[in-house]
Amino acid sequence: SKSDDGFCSAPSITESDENSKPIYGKVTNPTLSPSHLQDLPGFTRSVYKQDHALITPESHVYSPLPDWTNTLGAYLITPAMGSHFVMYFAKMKEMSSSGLPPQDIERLVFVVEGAVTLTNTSSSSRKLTVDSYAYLPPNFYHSLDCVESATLVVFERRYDHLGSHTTELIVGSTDKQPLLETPGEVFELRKLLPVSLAYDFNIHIMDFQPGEFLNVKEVHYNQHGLLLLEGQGIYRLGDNWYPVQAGDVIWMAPFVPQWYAALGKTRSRYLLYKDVNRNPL
Ligand SMILES: NC(=O)N[C@H](N)C(=O)O
Ligand SMILES: [Mn+2]
Repeated sequence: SKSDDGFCSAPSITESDENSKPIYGKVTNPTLSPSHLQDLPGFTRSVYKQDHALITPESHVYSPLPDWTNTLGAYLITPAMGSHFVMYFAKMKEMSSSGLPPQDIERLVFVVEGAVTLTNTSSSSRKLTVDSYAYLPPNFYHSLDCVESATLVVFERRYDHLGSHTTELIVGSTDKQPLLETPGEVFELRKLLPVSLAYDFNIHIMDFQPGEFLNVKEVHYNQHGLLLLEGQGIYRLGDNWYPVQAGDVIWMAPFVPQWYAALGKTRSRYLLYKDVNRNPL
């Protein structure tokens, strides 16, 4: 809503309205860096290495997204880094529409801010609001349309067929996904896609209370694309230890040692791409 008295259009964030802020608001309105480093010329927390990358908001670069109308995109993870998937933000403006992915490419969109309407040829239109998502199988005609504005995080990859399995259109929201068992771990886990063999990746939503951390110092064959939706903490990637906060994006190549500890005063929540269900050979 617009304030009628002010000359400042940017939402002001004070202690008192901490609780009334939109969920995931830190992703699209991040605190760029500690105040003593803000606007320091040339300073960024971003790093790009052989087996991982940290891409922080002050480094995001937007340009028109091919085949989409009135939408700016920032590709954050692409095969140029060694990944087999892309991860990007799509900032949809007034009266904007998505384009279709290339042939045989599957897509998952998650709404970080605003709202879009998903239309396809068979079922009726579905409104996707913050925290909801849609999985679009490869070669599945669809359109995402936005009246006002929306920010989506999008994952796409070439679908890896397995026997006669096929995937289906899925529309859901994080809060409706059940909590799953995490043997040996303390974080709360939800998955956005079915765990059945048809799906060659999943998106995990992981919640940590301040002070909680991964017990397993993970090293594994899977790739990850991560968006920190809420909170702050320390991410270990290889021999590097990075302070991270909501809005940060991480690329993890196969086998990069990885570990997270949540700090600060609020819950950490991250969204994590993980390739699953396929023989690495
Ligand atoms: N870095 C991570 O959080 N990894 C997940 N626990 C995972 O691989 O499932
Ligand atoms: Mn992992």
